[in-house]
Order: sequence, then structure tokens, then C-alpha cells
Amino acid sequence: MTKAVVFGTGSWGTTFAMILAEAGTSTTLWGRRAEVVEAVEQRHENPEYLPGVRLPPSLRATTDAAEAMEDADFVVLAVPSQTLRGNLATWQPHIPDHAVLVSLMKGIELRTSKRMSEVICDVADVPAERVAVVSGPNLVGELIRREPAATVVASVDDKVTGRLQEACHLPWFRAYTNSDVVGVELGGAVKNVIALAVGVAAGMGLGDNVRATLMTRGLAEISRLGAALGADPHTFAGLAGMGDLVATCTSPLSRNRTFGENLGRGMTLAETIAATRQTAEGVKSCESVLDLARKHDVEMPITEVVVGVVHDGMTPREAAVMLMSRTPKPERYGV
Ligand SMILES: NC(=O)c1ccc[n+]([C@@H]2O[C@H](COP(=O)([O-])OP(=O)(O)OC[C@H]3O[C@@H](n4cnc5c(N)ncnc54)[C@H](O)[C@@H]3O)[C@@H](O)[C@H]2O)c1
Ligand SMILES: O=P(O)(O)OC[C@H](O)CO
Repeated sequence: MTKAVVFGTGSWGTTFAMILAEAGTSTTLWGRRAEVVEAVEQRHENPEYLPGVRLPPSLRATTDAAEAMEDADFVVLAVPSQTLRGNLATWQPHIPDHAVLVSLMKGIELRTSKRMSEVICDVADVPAERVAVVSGPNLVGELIRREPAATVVASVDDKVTGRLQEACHLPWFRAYTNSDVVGVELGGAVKNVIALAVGVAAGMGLGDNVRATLMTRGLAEISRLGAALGADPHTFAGLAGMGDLVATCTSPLSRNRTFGENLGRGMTLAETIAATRQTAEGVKSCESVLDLARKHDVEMPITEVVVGVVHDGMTPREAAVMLMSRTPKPERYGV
């Protein structure tokens, strides 16, 4: 029987553990806090992140990383992106030699501008063949009701994607495979930044033309960055590209979109952060995405104004003026 451990008892870690367990994978959830672990283990619930959701009784939970990883085939990582490096360094000594490390995270590391799979290879000292990523339009608020959804599992090794696909495929959760790890990760990380922009526009009361324009030009930014980093352009027309972009930018369940909407309504950054209980990855990753773009000489004007509004005191109105007054361009420049 395939065995998995999921690190992180937040909303996506717990939900993906539920999916794995329901698909017949022997699954253990690792958490930092004993009370959350006890609730999963004893009462089959995670009242903090998924109140009211009944988890599969077969899903185990522990605070002991070494015990959780014993004989694991998949070590699944679902902590906030900026904490991955530090956390993984403490877990690394216990990772079984044959295990595949799987990233559920949608962020880019600050300072290094690395994708999560790159951080994993660095810290766990494993080759790319032992790393996979899962990304797609996967809003937890819908998945916990078992509403139909699809995702992408990506790895440079086809055997790995095949095994992971099998480990998480369900009648209501359809997993597709892809070998373009770079594209799948970039789609997931950059759409959070674009969702912040769409949220700001919605909060300002702007309409559907603006939203559609931001999403489409956002996809152009993702594609330009992807082209510079060697991604397959077709990936961005898929679930981890356009699919996730549409879901995140249009859903009130998205934390990134909601974060932007609060800023667009006039809340201060401090008020918006206080109102956001869970991880909105784009808030930090907008800076690392922009750094990455600058390193590769890629223009990302929407990302630039998101950094301006979120971190540098630019007003939403100034951001709108800045985007609209750029020099006219051909639609497909840089792609
Ligand atoms: N929630 C979703 O709908 C969803 C869907 C797909 C992908 N993701 C991605 O999954 C990743 C995790 O998001 P989430 O929704 O589970 O976040 P979350 O905020 O719900 O949970 C984060 C988890 O990490 C833990 N945590 C926080 N700081 C930590 C630290 N310093 N060290 C160790 N653990 C820490 C928290 O206690 C919590 O268990 C993000 O990259 C997110 O973009 C989320
Ligand atoms: O709630 P968000 O904005 O972190 O988005 C969640 C998922 O990434 C959607 O696929």
C-alpha cells in the first residue's frame, strides 16, 4: 500500500491528506500543535481550519516527524512557502531514501527567488527526479464539499507523476499529469499576485472589463516569465495556468483575491493583514516574483503595481493610472 505523510495541518494540507486517504493511500498528517493533531486523530476533524468537515477515520495524525515519515513513499509539504526552507531542514534527516517530496505550495522564496521544488532540492539534497508538485484550481472551500475538481501533478520523472496521480485520483478529484514542473509552479505562484490585482480592482468598484483585462494581461505576464525560465507555453493554457488563474481571480473563496479587495476598498495594509487568518501567498511572493522577473529582464507591470500597492504605499488609483498610461504595445510582446 502506498504511504504518504503530509506536513501542515492548514486548509490545503488537511484537505489533500483527506483526498489521499480517500483514494486508498495510507496517510498521516504531521502538525505542530498537539491539540490539532489530537482532534484529527481522535475526533476526525480539524476545527481550526476545516470546521464541520468529517475527515476519513483512516487518516492518522502526529506531531512526531520521524514517526510520520517511517517508510513513506510521498512526503507532501503544505506549509507557507516562506517557512519551507527552515522547516524542511529540521525534517530532512528523517526523509526515507526512496521517498518522493511533493510540494503543494504556491509561492516563490524571498531573497533567493527560487521555486518551491528548487528549495526542496537544495535543502533535502535530492535530485529533481525525486520531487513533484501539485497545482491547479483547487479552492479548499469547494473541495471539502467534494465538489468535482481537477488538478495537475508534475514531475520530470513520468513514473513519479503516474504513482502520485494514482495516489490522489478520486471520482470527484481528477488528477492530470504534466512534465513541465517550471510552468506548473509558476502558474500557481504568479496567479496569486494577479488575484491580488483583480481583488483591488473589484474593491475599487471597477467592472468586468477591468477584471478580464487584468486576468488576460496577467496570463501574458506569467507566459513571458515562463518563456524566460524555459517553461512549456502550453502549460499556461492548462489547469495550472489559466484554470487556476480564473478560479482564484473570480472566487470570493480566494484569500489572495479577498486580500486585494480589502485594500481596494480602502483598508490599510495592517487592517487587511489582521483580517486575513490564513496564508495569502501573493502578499510576500509578489516581491520575489518581481525579483525573478528583473533577474531575467522580463516586464511584469501588473506585478510591479501589486508590489507598489501592497508594500510601497502606492494607492490603488495611482496603480490604475500607471497601468493605463504605459506606452501602447503589441498584444503578444515578449511571449
Ligand atoms: N487553501 C487553498 O485553497 C489552497 C489550495 C491550493 C494550494 N494552496 C497552497 O498551499 C500552501 C499552504 O496553504 P494553506 O491553505 O494550507 O495555508 P493555511 O494558512 O491554511 O495553513 C498553513 C499551515 O502551516 C502552518 N504554519 C504556519 N507557519 C508555520 C511555520 N512557520 N512553520 C510550520 N508550519 C507553519 C499553519 O499552522 C497551518 O497548519 C500555500 O502555498 C497555498 O498557496 C492552498
Ligand atoms: O485562497 P487562495 O487565494 O490562496 O487560492 C487557493 C488556491 O490556490 C486556488 O487554487
